[in-house]
Amino acid sequence: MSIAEADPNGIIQCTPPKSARFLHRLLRRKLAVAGIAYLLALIVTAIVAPIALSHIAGQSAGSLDAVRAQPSLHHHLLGTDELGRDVLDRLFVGTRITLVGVGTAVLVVLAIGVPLGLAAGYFGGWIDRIVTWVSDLLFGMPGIVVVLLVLAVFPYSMLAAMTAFGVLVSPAMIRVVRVSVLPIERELYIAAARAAGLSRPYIIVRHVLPRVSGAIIVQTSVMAGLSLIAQSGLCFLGLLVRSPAPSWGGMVADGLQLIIQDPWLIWPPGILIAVTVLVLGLLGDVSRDALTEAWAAPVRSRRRPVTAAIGDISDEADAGALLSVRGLNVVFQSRGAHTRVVDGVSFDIAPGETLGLVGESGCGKSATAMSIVGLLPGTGQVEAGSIFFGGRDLATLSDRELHQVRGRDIAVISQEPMVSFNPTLRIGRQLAEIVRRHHHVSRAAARSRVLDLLAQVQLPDPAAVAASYPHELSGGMAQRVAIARALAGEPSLVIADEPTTALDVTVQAEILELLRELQANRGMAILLITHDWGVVAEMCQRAVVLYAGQVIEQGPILPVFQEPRHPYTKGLLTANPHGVPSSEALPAIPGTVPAPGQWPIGCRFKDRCVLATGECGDGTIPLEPVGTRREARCLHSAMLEGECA
Ligand SMILES: Nc1ncnc2c1ncn2[C@@H]1O[C@H](COP(=O)(O)OP(=O)(O)OP(=O)(O)O)[C@@H](O)[C@H]1O
Repeated sequence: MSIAEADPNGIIQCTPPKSARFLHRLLRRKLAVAGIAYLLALIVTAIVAPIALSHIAGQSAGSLDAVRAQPSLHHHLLGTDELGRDVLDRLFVGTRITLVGVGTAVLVVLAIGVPLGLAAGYFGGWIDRIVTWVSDLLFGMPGIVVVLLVLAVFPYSMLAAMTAFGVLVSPAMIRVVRVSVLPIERELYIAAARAAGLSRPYIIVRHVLPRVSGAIIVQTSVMAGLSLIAQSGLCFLGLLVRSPAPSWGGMVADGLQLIIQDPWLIWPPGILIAVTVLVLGLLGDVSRDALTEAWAAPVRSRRRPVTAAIGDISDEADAGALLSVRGLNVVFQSRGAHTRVVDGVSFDIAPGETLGLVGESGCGKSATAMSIVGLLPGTGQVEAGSIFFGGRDLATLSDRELHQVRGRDIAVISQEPMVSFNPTLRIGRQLAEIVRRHHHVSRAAARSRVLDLLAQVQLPDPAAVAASYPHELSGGMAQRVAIARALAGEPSLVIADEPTTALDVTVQAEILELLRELQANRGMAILLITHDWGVVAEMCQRAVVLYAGQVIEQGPILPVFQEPRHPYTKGLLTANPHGVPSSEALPAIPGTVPAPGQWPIGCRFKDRCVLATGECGDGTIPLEPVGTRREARCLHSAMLEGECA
């Protein structure tokens, strides 16, 4: 079977990169080859020339019968200066000091700019504020004055001057890296990597850094060009190199003094500096293009709008439950105000049970589920409530402690598997890093475990899949790989956030069947977020229905299906396409879910409810028992007793 086949429903289509290897892609570009050759020639010259032409550095006079000789093929290729010294030899020898200066500044810029930019962009918050403040401070400093002060303290010290220069220009690198990290930090595969239990430093180094390397390379080339200009400027002023040692900038200064008598002398060092700056810029550009070529593959995905929900029970955690959520409130912060999006949600999941979380889009299903593993997006935070799991309240754990839980105890499968993988790394490598994180095994053992996992999710050619990049997989295959990743830590609970939404109907059925089989074999529990009652009926033992951040009904599947006790549940079931012949129009619940912050007093569903009466708006409507292990939040629940959906 070809791993490059398209998803049957065409949901995800990508253009494969022409080559996976950066160097290979780079060397296909003629400009890059020319640029690299030029820089290599400079480096070789910088190493060899001072040794081969060791007399040049201290030469204060050349042949006095050839003072200011014109360029000649036979004697002096680029002529001689006013002291009869060969211009070409001096350029060769001056290359080392130039490259050392540029290298020093670039290393300082990278050492400061990359870690600080990554930290500011990835962590945000106070780290970002401090880094931005320091950057602004450095930017505001009068650069040339600082460098001159440094040279006053360390006369002729190339190291001190170029280190100071590197520090002063490093904010440019910090800003570029920070801005490049911001969109990546929000990508689903970063959240998936965290959900799989990978640590933040690891994610930054292995997943974020390679993605921003294009921007870093371009910025490095710009910085190298700037450093060359600065270094040449300081040499021009005679502040870095003592006469008679040659430097490119110093030779420009010598040429300037004789510009009337012999204008030629200014050209060789001037052209060399200009060409080198140009080459550095071009090389940065082509390297960036080569690096990003593999990532330019557009990933199109389609996500259906959702319908789903969760519920309330007693305040006590169920002792037999694997997970007990109690009175969970989730808020998002915006412009200083907190908006509650999940309000007093409680439910239990027994070991090995599949619980369906159902409700329309925006009801708070994902916020509820993600708060369990401490991965709420943006400014989201748990405001109140408990999440009991394995004898601990996950809501009180630090991120470091939750890190031990993610992937190993609780794993997450997202609805968009394709974007939950790093597009630049092969599948096998991505799975192996998670296996090694959880099991501390050798690379070889991790590789073999990856193949085993891929076989368990019934992928026909595990080795080929492991060697593939995410874009080379169809949507169904990617979801199987995502399930394999979730299994890597052998979790006892899997949170599956609409795992089949983006898939074709046939593939959906296969994935559900796979989940069922894996669950039966491994005895793990599943929290299944879905808007599809067909999926709930097929997979779940119990359902929790959420509406406007609250549980409005929860109970075992059969009675909920046969005799829903909340008008919203009944409306959802009636609107379920599985229950309506295709020739008939699909009944819909009139109106929309009220947005968080605009929830009405009393029953939040009352404006859309056919049973609503005046008392529905009178105050908080409690979640009441309506049968064995069933609850509903409706004053008119008894009116639905005995009615079928
Ligand atoms: N990062 C965020 N910042 C601010 N508000 C958010 C954020 N993420 C979600 N919300 C809000 O929280 C509410 C609940 O969102 P949530 O994603 O949990 O709903 P959902 O039921 O899972 O819907 P869907 O099925 O569409 O994902 C929504 O009103 C949403 O606008």
